[in-house]
Amino acid sequence: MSEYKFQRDAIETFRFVRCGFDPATGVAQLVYAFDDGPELVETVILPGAPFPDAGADPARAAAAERALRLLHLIAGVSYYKAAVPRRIRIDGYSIDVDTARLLESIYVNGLGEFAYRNGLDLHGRIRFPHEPGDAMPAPAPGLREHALVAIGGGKDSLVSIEALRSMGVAQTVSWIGGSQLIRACAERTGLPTLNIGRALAPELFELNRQGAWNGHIPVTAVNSAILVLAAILNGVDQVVFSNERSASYGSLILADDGSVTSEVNHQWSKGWAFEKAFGEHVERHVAAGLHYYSLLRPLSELAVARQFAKSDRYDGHFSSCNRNFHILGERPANRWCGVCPKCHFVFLALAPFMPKPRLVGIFGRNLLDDPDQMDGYDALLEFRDHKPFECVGEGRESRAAMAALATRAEWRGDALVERFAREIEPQLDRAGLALAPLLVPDDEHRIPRALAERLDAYFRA
Ligand SMILES: CC(=O)N[C@H]1[C@@H](OP(=O)(O)OP(=O)(O)OC[C@H]2O[C@@H](n3ccc(=O)[nH]c3=O)[C@H](O)[C@@H]2O)O[C@H](CO)[C@@H](O)[C@@H]1O[C@H](C)C(=O)N[C@@H](C)C(=O)N[C@@H](CCC(=O)O)C(=O)O
Ligand SMILES: Nc1ncnc2c1ncn2[C@@H]1O[C@H](COP(=O)(O)OP(=O)(O)OP(=O)(O)O)[C@@H](O)[C@H]1O
Repeated sequence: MSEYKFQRDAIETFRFVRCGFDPATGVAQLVYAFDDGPELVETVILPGAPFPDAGADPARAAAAERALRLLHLIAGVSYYKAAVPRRIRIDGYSIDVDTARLLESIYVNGLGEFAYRNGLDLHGRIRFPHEPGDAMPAPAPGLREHALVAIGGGKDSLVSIEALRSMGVAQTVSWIGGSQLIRACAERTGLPTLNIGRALAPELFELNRQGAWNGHIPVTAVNSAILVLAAILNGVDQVVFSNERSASYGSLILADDGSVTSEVNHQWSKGWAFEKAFGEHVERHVAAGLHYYSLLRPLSELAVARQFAKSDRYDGHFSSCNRNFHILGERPANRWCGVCPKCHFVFLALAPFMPKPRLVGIFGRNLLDDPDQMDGYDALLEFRDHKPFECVGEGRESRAAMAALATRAEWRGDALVERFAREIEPQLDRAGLALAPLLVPDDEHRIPRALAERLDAYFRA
């Protein structure tokens, strides 16, 4: 690699070279290349090996192979983005038209922020080669009733884990990567855990140094595909994420005259369109009877925050600040950097539902009484700016939370709440500022029916 000269704009083809899984060691290798350049090898390590059924049971083996290929195809997005060449080639296996369409949607939409920031237009550029004809129906590996629940170290997955515990659903708390913060939260649940290793091809960092295109990728899609493979290997029938309905709404990009030119969703693979397309694809083409769904899809960010505030069990362990999760680089000293959009939003979203001393204790400071955070909060409120490219709630949620705080004696004197009431609120339609309508659960979700009915009552309590 050291002698390889990466000439981004001269690259013609991105290649899916091969993928393999060794049931004896639990190691999966995902291999890619640009043109005839060096191989880029991503590694995923699934604990619990050996997996004898993944080799011996024909339905399990077939489902595992399909899940592995889907992971290979989705995880390729990290490498494809480095040069965004016009041609894609898949060596060693072929895909059908449904799979090709799913991948095109994941690449184009999941790289939406990447494309916007780099001034690229990916529409019509990303075409996955496919064979004519329909896909073979999914094998039915006979999975037992059990949930692998993704945990990300923040409030959302902890809300799901506690909800499932209350419903008596057997679960294993599962995460990808080496984050100590996630491990601490997972251990705090007291439930069985599964920590999956993942190492990006190290050459990607060298490509970045040599001028690769860089930017955000749909990481939730990659994590989802990893957990689908893990579920099949472990013989369980559910993969549960904690993506709220607010994640389906992007940032509106405005022209100078204030008109909307486009919508870019940083968290597209946390949204409903991804969940629906991916979940249906898994059931139809990967493993019949494997349910992929988000337990929090009916809820807004504010409703999730309200739910989280009901227990203080994780106050000393959780963090939603993404600065904890860099592969390289610094992390915040006390779990909350206090200056990023996620810190801003989570502080604001929890404030209407938590006693003030508890919230200030979690963050170690009062972000709403710090004038230096004004621009950050203006972006959340969509006041003279667009919603940040981050996992934060809708502008109307931030405005409703701020309006609620402006009526409360304990908050209304704080610098940014006071400024909202004086300068911003008078320009807004009061009808849009009510908190209560934003807390009502929605009915668009993929939660299995029997569970959904009980959950609805749990979330409304
Ligand atoms: C931790 C974080 O927020 N990282 C984003 C940041 O990357 P940065 O360069 O500052 O640090 P690293 O994360 O260490 O990444 C190094 C390079 O590796 C690339 N890369 C990383 C993971 C991966 O799966 N594939 C990759 O190609 C990455 O692009 C860097 O070149 O800025 C990047 C550019 O905007 C973001 O892509 C990094 O985001 C990570 C992929 C990440 O894991 N972020 C999650 C914390 C995150 O954003 N979660 C979303 C979920 C939405 C979604 O599914 O899209 C959220 O909370 O909104
Ligand atoms: N490293 C990871 N491994 C597995 N799943 C993850 C990982 N990081 C995030 N997730 C999952 O991805 C989804 C989106 O992550 P997100 O950061 O929004 O959730 P969170 O960490 O639970 O809460 P918060 O929004 O407060 O940060 C959640 O279901 C989360 O569990």
